[in-house]
Amino acid sequence: MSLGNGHNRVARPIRIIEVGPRDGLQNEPAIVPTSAKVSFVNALSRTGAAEIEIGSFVSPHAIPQLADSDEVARKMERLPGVTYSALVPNEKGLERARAAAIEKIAVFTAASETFARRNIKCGVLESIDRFAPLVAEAKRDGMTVRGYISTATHCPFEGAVDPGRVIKVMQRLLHIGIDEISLGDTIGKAAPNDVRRLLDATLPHIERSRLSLHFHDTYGMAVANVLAAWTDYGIEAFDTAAGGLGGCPYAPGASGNVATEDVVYALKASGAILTVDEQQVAAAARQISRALDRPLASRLSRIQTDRTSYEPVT
Ligand SMILES: CC(C)(COP(=O)([O-])OP(=O)([O-])OC[C@H]1O[C@@H](n2cnc3c(N)ncnc32)[C@H](O)[C@@H]1OP(=O)([O-])[O-])[C@@H](O)C(=O)NCCC(=O)NCCSC(=O)C[C@@](C)(O)CC(=O)[O-]
Repeated sequence: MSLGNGHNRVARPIRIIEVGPRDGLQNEPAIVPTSAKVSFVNALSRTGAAEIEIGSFVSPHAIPQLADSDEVARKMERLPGVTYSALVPNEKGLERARAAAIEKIAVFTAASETFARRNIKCGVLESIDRFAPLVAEAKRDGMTVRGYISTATHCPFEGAVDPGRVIKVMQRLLHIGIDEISLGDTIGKAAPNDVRRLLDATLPHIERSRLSLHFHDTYGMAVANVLAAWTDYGIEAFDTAAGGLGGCPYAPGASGNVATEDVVYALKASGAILTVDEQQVAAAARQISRALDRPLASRLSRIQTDRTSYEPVT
């Protein structure tokens, strides 16, 4: 099939990078007990997700909610075929990731200066200079490295972000050896036309297979954005969080990540191939919802029957 931007689509399974245990829990007012986090990761391991971001090896002063990620990594089950990853901001984080036998790390910066300074306490270019030795070391150790670019469409402090800035940050990250890039709509403001503008600009500079998109759902646009990225551009990797959990404490006003189960349902209903079972994701989401003692945003996790699994009509 030929896509709008000239790419030819080969029908390949969509990769779901489940970020619920990390992005999902980092902004919760309550600190979830370690045992509940471990059960959540274990339930997510059985959903068919390609990758689970299990936590963050960041400063516990910055994100106390995830200070126990080392213990989560030690206690969780690791199923073959699932990649377990975590956020790492600096050398100390890398040491913790190594000690926890994490096989893939993610460094994180932004397309906008103000957000970077608030989130990681340094400017965008400085952050990449700091990552360079870290990335080299991680790769020497056989780890895969992801690079997050937050505020890829809008910044909570600077407004709309020019895709040209995203390209520059992405090129620098690729230059220091980052394996894959995740472009984040950190405050969930993008609509499909913003996504098209972003992908028209960035795709000439990166292989599609190395790109993932990361949507928050503040304006209810996130599932539409995923569908636009897949149908019009053949993007095959999306970061999602079970239950629609999530948010960044440094992105005021932003809501949760797009819900894994809602994305899986929408993509399957649109003819995409996925290994993820949306019902199992919804069950994992209900489990963590009980630990948080609050209802979640996703549609599917609120439906109690198993009649909602998407089964294509044959
Ligand atoms: C960037 C830094 C490290 C700079 O933080 P800093 O304060 O400049 O660092 P520092 O080196 O001066 O250290 C301060 C204290 O933190 C400790 N520390 C320092 N690093 C570590 C570490 N790795 N592990 C354990 N402890 C650490 C360090 O030991 C020290 O402890 P003290 O001596 O005062 O007790 C800090 O601000 C930080 O960790 N920030 C994390 C911010 C964060 O996690 N934000 C959310 C994730 S990003 C996001 O959500 C967006 C994304 C990815 O989802 C995509 C999207 O939606 O756009």
